[in-house]
Formats: sequence, structure tokens, C-alpha cells
Amino acid sequence: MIKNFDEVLERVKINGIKKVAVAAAQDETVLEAIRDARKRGIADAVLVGESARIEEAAKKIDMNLKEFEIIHEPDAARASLTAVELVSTGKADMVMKGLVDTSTFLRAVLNKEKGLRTGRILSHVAVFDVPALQRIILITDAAMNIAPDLMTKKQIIENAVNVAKAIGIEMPKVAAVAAVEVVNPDMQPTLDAAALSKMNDRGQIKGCLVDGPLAIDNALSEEAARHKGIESPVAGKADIILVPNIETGNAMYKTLTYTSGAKNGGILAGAAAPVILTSRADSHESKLYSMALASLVAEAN
Ligand SMILES: CCCC(=O)SCCNC(=O)CCNC(=O)[C@H](O)C(C)(C)COP(=O)(O)OP(=O)(O)OC[C@H]1O[C@@H](n2cnc3c(N)ncnc32)[C@H](O)[C@@H]1OP(=O)(O)O
Repeated sequence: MIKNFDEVLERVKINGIKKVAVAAAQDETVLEAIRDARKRGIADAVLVGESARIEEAAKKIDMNLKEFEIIHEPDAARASLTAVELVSTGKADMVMKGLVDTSTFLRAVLNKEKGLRTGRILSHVAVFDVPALQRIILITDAAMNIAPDLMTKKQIIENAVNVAKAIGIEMPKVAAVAAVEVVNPDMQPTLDAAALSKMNDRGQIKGCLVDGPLAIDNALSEEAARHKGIESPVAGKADIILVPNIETGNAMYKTLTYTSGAKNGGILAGAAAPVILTSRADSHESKLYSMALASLVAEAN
């Protein structure tokens, strides 16, 4: 089982180099990540975006663009679709979000003719290496599904379980998180969490252990779980945090990023090919980790 992102970068070395199509590549942190990924033999790239701005950004970080193919497309929506189409037509292995807002990029991924749909729910999985926890946790879904219903949450769990297995977590423990650890009929997330937990008991969700509702303290801290008298194989040891909605997940993602010194990578799971999706403000390291993660998940599936 992988314990941190150094191990992710180590493990990915045995994979072949992947071609990444970058949507709206005119961004310094994205280009730094691409340069680093190429140096490490993780990925090569086709840069789709506004060529003059790509050159300007590259100059600022002293990056030689001669080694990369550039496709000029100044419009971010069209650049996203071109990058996605490079993957759906087999000219690239994975697609990466650059300087484009998430919704625009996701609409290209979901495009009926050129996109990467599979008939399943696509969902975001953020992998965090949190120093205070000394382990990796996965948070889902902080970026795509806004207010998932019960059956969407089931698929979001299954997608995250696939990612967890790709990084060596054989039987991931999934905490279906709510504001409290008891069922409250006025709080829909507690009802969904209890149902997901029972669906797992009955074999409707396989390959993992699901428990809920759990509040985030007793999902992450054994001490907090003990204090509240919760006995569960998941409490305090959760690998996957299933959040009830995008606001909770996104706030958790950004709080961890900006206050805890956590390292992170993020991808979409459930698509026909790996999709690398980080926040535009994330660091180049986070974008590099995301590429490495995407490569590991691609090899595992
Ligand atoms: C974590 C770091 C990065 C961030 O901070 S991200 C910031 C926050 N994230 C966002 O702003 C994006 C949130 N999500 C959205 O904006 C929207 O849900 C999204 C993905 C753009 C889709 O919205 P719309 O374009 O309005 O589309 P829609 O809901 O009407 O659906 C159109 C077709 O797509 C399908 N679809 C939507 N979400 C899907 C999913 N998760 N998996 C699989 N298919 C999905 C939907 O079923 C529909 O299909 P059809 O056309 O009826 O066949």
C-alpha cells in the first residue's frame, strides 16, 4: 500500500510514458508539471491552447517548448474539446485540465460525440497525503457531482474504490460522512449513509467496507470515535471519505490544501480514459502527482 506521493512517483516509474493532452495549457504551474513529468518519464504532452500565451508562460519558467506539440486554440471550451478528442480518438492517453474553469472542461469530457463517457457516473477522486494523519485518504466527490442522490453515491464509492485499489489499498474503508453519526430523518446525508452501509452489508456495494453515518471527526480519528463510543472497523481508519455534496468536499479539499501542508493529486474516475483534474490554483507538484496517479489507475484497469 502506497503511503505518500514519493511512493506514487516511485511506483509509476515502471509504467510506460503516457501522452497527456492538456486543455488550455497557457499556465505556468501546468507547464512546470508537464516538464517535470517528462523529465521523470511519466508523461509527454500535446499542449492545446493559446500558443502565444503558452510561449509566454514557458519563457517565465525557462522551459524549452521544442519538445512539445502545440495546437493553437485560444477558446477554452474548444481547447477542452480538442484535448478530449485527442484522447477519445486514441492520439493521447489522458487529458488534463489547464487554465479553464471546471464546468467548461467537464462539459467537454461529457460531450456525447467526442467525450469520454462510459455510461457510468464519472466522479472526482482527490488523493491526499495528510501529515497529521500519516496516511493517504481519498475524498470524493469534491469537484463534479453537485448533489448526488443515493444511487449516484453508490457509483461514486465504486469509482473511488477502483482508485484506492490502484494505489494498493486492497479493502478500502469508506466513511459515508454527515454532520452527525446517528440517523436523523431531517438530514438526508444520514439516511443515504445508513442505506449505503446496509447496501455494503448485503453485497450491493462490493470490494470495500462502508460505514455511516459518521461525522468527519470519528471517520478520521480513532480517539474521537472512542470518545463517542463508536465501534466500527471504519471509524477512525477511513481510507475513503464520501462527502454528502460538492460544497463539503470542495471545502475539505481546499482547507487541507491551504492549512495542513497536505500533498494532493486529483483525477476523474469512471471515464473511458484518465482525466486529470486539479484546481487551477493548485501547485505544480499537485499537478505532477495527479499525472502519476492517473498513470497508476490507467495501468491497474
Ligand atoms: C477539486 C478541485 C477543482 C475544483 O475546485 S472544481 C470546482 C467545482 N466544480 C464545478 O464547478 C463543477 C460542478 N459540476 C457541474 O458544473 C456540472 O454538474 C457539469 C459536470 C458541468 C454538468 O452539468 P451540465 O452541463 O449542466 O450537464 P447536465 O447535468 O445537464 O448533464 C448533461 C449530460 O451529462 C450527463 N452527466 C452529468 N454529470 C455526469 C456525471 N457525473 N457522470 C456521467 N454523466 C454525467 C447527464 O446525465 C446528461 O446526459 P444526457 O445528455 O442526458 O445523456
